[in-house]
Amino acid sequence: MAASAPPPGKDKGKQPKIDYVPLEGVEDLEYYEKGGYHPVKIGDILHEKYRIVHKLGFGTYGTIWLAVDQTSRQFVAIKVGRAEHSNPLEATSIKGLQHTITFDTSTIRSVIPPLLDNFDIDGPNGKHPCYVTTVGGANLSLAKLKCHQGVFRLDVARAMAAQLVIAVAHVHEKEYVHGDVNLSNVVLRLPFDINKFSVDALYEKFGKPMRVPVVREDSKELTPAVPSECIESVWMGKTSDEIRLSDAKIMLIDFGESYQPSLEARHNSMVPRAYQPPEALHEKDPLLSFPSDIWTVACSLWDIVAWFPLFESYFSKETENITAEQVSVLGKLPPGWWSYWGRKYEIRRRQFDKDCKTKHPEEYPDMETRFDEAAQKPRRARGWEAMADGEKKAFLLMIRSMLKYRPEERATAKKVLESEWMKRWAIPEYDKIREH
Ligand SMILES: Nc1ncnc2c1ncn2[C@@H]1O[C@H](COP(=O)(O)OP(=O)(O)OP(=O)(O)O)[C@@H](O)[C@H]1O
Repeated sequence: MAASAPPPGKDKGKQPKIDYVPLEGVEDLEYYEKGGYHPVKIGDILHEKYRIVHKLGFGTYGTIWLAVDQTSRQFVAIKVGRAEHSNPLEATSIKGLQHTITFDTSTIRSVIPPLLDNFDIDGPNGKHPCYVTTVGGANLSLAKLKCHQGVFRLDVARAMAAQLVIAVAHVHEKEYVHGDVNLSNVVLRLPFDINKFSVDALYEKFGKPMRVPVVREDSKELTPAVPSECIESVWMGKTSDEIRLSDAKIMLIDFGESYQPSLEARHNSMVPRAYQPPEALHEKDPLLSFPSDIWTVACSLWDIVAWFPLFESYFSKETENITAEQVSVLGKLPPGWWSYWGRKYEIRRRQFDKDCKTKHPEEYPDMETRFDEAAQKPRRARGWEAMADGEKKAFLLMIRSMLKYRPEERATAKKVLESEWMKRWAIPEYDKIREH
């Protein structure tokens, strides 16, 4: 299962680990092993009809390729999963999300890319599940990272936030939990019709695949498990500074961690530590569900509106520091967690008094200070619109309703859609660009 995927090199039993000359900006070569990635090459034909023409990205569970469907002459995105540890239900999840009663069908098709095809391929590393979907542009995390203090214009952020919550409300209505909502899993829709391009014209506009040779540290010949060259991902996106409202259409991708709480008990949160809900940090055997998604959606909405994350910490991998971030923003933890955290970690005594007041507000600021620093200042510095007081109040109120410590107290995605900020600011902005 995706949720228990070990890092590369850790699941091979007796196979000796091979060291490669490190490469920047491409997938981890150690994943090319039995049970790992498939060594895809430019020009490969998958499933007798998809010709690989470029690379779109990579992640822990697969590599993602731009391909031409030779039958329809359309461009498609293909995720070629790891042979083991890919979620075998990823295709089932996406299929289960295709129909909607509550939401407008074209809106759902726009915010969740439909599954166009799925099949398995066999290779030197095993059998790989492949999913074919719509081609998107940059993921929002990268779009921000490419700018200094990357933020989106306010109208762009509002429209994107509305789409993300609509997508999640639909996923939850279908009784799925996405399980990995963060800005790397939100991509821009392409602001042009890619099918108007020939492959050569596409190469001319966005560059041919950049090939980086793979070399073993011991200079021995490569095994068939690994490709002879890695491909840098194509950049068809825009940086956060460049994105205008008309470009602000997004898709929620990567259902590799998704699950149905009614059919499967999930105990591990696979999102980065700073985005994990408190039940995942404080309970030994938490039962994750829809509210766990809501917590990560709140962190992602913050990232859409602000430059740096809400619970950012230099030591953000540590539970004690993340908890200190959460306490300074949200106040005292529920009693059991509060005393356990205090007993286990010295940071509680160092940073908070017995009434839970921060002793060093410059190190652990409150939510409003964080918002001003992360969302308002970077926009004002660019001469862009920042939130007026009424909007800011409504936005923070919505975020707080999603960040209740107790999962059962968190707002549902549907409730979030009914919040004042969504109704007065975010959805009206999305309506300006929504296709019907
Ligand atoms: N349909 C698509 N169009 C364009 N780019 C895509 C598409 N699907 C995925 N990508 C790119 O590939 C990256 C990895 O995709 P994805 O998140 O599905 O892989 P993963 O292995 O499940 O990743 P993770 O490590 O987050 O679990 C995305 O962040 C995005 O940049």
